[in-house]
Amino acid sequence: MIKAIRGRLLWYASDPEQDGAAARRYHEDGLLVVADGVIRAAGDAADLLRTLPQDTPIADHRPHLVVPGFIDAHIHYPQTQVVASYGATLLDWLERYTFVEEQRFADAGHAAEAARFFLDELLRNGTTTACVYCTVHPGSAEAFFAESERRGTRMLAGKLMMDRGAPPALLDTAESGYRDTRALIERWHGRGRQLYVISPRFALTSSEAQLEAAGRLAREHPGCLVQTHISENLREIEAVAALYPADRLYAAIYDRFGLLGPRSLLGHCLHLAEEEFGLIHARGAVAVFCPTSNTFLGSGLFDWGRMRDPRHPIRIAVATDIGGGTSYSMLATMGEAYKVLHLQGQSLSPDAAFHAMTRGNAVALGLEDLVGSFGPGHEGDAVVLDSAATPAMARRRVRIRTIEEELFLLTTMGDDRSVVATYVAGELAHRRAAP
Ligand SMILES: O=c1[nH]c(=O)c2nc[nH]c2[nH]1
Ligand SMILES: [Zn+2]
Repeated sequence: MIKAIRGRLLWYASDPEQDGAAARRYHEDGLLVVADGVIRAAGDAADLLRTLPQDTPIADHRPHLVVPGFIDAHIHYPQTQVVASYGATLLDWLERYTFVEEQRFADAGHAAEAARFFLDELLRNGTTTACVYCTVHPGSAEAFFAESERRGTRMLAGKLMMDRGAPPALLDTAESGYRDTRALIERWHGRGRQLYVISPRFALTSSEAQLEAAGRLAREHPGCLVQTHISENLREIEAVAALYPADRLYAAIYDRFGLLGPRSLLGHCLHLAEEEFGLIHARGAVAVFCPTSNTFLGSGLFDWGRMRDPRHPIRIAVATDIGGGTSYSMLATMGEAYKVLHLQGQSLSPDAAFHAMTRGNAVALGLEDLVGSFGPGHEGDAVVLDSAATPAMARRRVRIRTIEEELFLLTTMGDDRSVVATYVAGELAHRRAAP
């Protein structure tokens, strides 16, 4: 079935941090043609309309922007009722709020309801792919994948592995974590659009035996990504050093167990030692920048410039990190990223920000041939954006002359209100209510 979406099409064919504006593809009156969920063509409407059968359904979104569906590289679906928990930093936030809430996911009905809310909310915010932490309960991952499969969304997720450092009701064991993860991989990895991510929470909540088991899973299932947290908070780093006295570096712990490679996603990376930059660079792992979480929990400032140091360049992904993070919106997340970099005398161009949450995250997740771009053969996930979504945005937009200025307005003032519609594999999955 062929369908088309008409609007101002914008996507990236390469990285604007390297290629500048030449990385951007932009069609003022553009058409995105999707056949059976896959992009057949993207370009000028005047050219492409001639090639389509007369009766092709066309969703006309002019004058709005149409960009690839946003990708969130790190988010916790069980934390929708943890967001905005007051007055804590990482370790007491985990203990007082997060570990309490995550225990509710022993109930499969609760997990299913939370997964429905969560996916609705992602789509309302224009996010069509996310790398998702579930809870320790295998049923939480089961509920999430089942709901994502029902919607046809390209999602990556995994059950947490955690066998210490949390209430007993949230603990698995090295053996059961291995067994349950393996069973979930066999059931879900590569089934339709679902992908499994091996998910040891972090060094504080896994024994050495469990990290060894996670490393074994990564070796046995090289197609799976690995996600974990590292170097977010100074007290966390001290506690990790006390638990792992033989390892001089936090990153070296994960490395020792085979958890540091090009398919590893390392949440936060805020207080890395110089040697850790070298090690993470050498292994090709990805540092995941979660700006609203880092400011909300008072954890620290992600040093993007240092990640780009030519002596040890580190790959970067960007993410909301709900529920340490405060917004589901990747637009708002990139607005906060700009401020975090600005505070350090660095800049983040509008092109770099839009690239990061689309093609950039796709590259970081190894999915650049599938999502994050409108190149032919990519899956037809798209978001339609209104840069005059609020009276304040509409007033500001009157002064705007260039596409870069418009993109910057969207990341500075935009959020879910700017999302007019979200398409999953060419099908309408969310439409903003009429004002
Ligand atoms: O921001 C965070 N959220 C979490 O759930 C978590 N677990 C370990 N470290 C963490 N950091
Ligand atoms: Zn997290």
